[in-house]
Amino acid sequence: MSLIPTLAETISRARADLRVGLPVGFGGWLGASVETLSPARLADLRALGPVVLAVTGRRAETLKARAYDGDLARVRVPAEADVAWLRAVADPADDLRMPMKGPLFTDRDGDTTPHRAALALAKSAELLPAMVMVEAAAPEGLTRLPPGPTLAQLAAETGLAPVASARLPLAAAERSRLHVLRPDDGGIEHYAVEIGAPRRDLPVLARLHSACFTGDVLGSLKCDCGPQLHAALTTMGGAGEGVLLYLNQEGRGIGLANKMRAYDLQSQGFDTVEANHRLGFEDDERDFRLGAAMLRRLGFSAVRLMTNNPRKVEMMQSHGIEVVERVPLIVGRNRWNDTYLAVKRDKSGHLL
Ligand SMILES: Nc1nc2c(ncn2[C@@H]2O[C@H](COP(=O)(O)OP(=O)(O)OP(=O)(O)O)[C@@H](O)[C@H]2O)c(=O)[nH]1
Ligand SMILES: [Zn+2]
Repeated sequence: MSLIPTLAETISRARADLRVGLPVGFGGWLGASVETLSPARLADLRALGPVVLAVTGRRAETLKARAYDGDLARVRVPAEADVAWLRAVADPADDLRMPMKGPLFTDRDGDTTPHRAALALAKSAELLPAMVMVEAAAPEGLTRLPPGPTLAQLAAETGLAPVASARLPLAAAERSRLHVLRPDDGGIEHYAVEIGAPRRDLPVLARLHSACFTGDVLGSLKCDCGPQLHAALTTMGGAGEGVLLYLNQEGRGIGLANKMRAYDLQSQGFDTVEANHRLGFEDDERDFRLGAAMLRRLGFSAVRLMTNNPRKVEMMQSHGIEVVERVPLIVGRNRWNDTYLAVKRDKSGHLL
């Protein structure tokens, strides 16, 4: 019956549930985000059975907890542990000031499919990847997801469509249009700035820009995003045509709150990659299939890509967009982002 939510619709609901602190059913397990968990909900979950805290292998490494499952660890939650204890395990903010007391014990047997799905959902909700889990059926009223690698499957199938566009004269290029594209999984919208009227049958000068509120809007000196954004638009304006995709993947896909957590760790001396790992994220959580899908929706199949990131070139090629040329975009170095750019070159393979 068409009034029953599809899997994509259910996942979209589940993401919102996690953000407000509601548990979600993952197969035969219930899971709630540590970040939004209330003491009352923790007590309710405890009443159903022994609870474990699922964290990523990255976070487990920092905690020196054995990750028997490789990419994730199931930390046993002691009977006396409260929400503050769970948050301290999940959030590295105070790792240095208050190192975790006592060893953490982790589970090694059993099916980890529900835990993996729970962590993937937490990441897609831009929450800390740490989930309190208990083996129990979801009571009436809670969102239930089927077991299995549903999120990954879905990401591959997610489509997006242009919903509106209008002329938008820019300082850098007066003949411009802004297109808004909306994904069909309930996720955030993304934008495309089309400059001039580029032909669809020729390679277009293109830039895939990931959102950076701090750099793009505030002019932060900690990164090179603002200058890159403006230089790309100016180059396209000068050439008379181009397309700039503005992908709302703040902080390489971890969201602004987590990026600020990462910045705080950077103030404590960790670099950009180490900070992501301590929080439990990979270096880069962006899904560049999105960029390829947007280009295709706008009618482009070949690009001259403005980037210093060889991964972006590979990802475009492997998702069906021909990259006929890589156009370097090296701007905005200053004394505050010197080390950040050096880490991008040395650890992330950027051609700088
Ligand atoms: N997690 C995290 N994200 C950051 C940090 N600094 C900038 N970002 C984000 O990184 C993204 C920009 O990616 P970059 O790695 O600078 O550049 P790129 O887009 O991969 O490569 P280029 O095409 O060469 O610019 C934006 O989403 C920023 O918000 C940081 O220290 N930590
Ligand atoms: Zn930035």
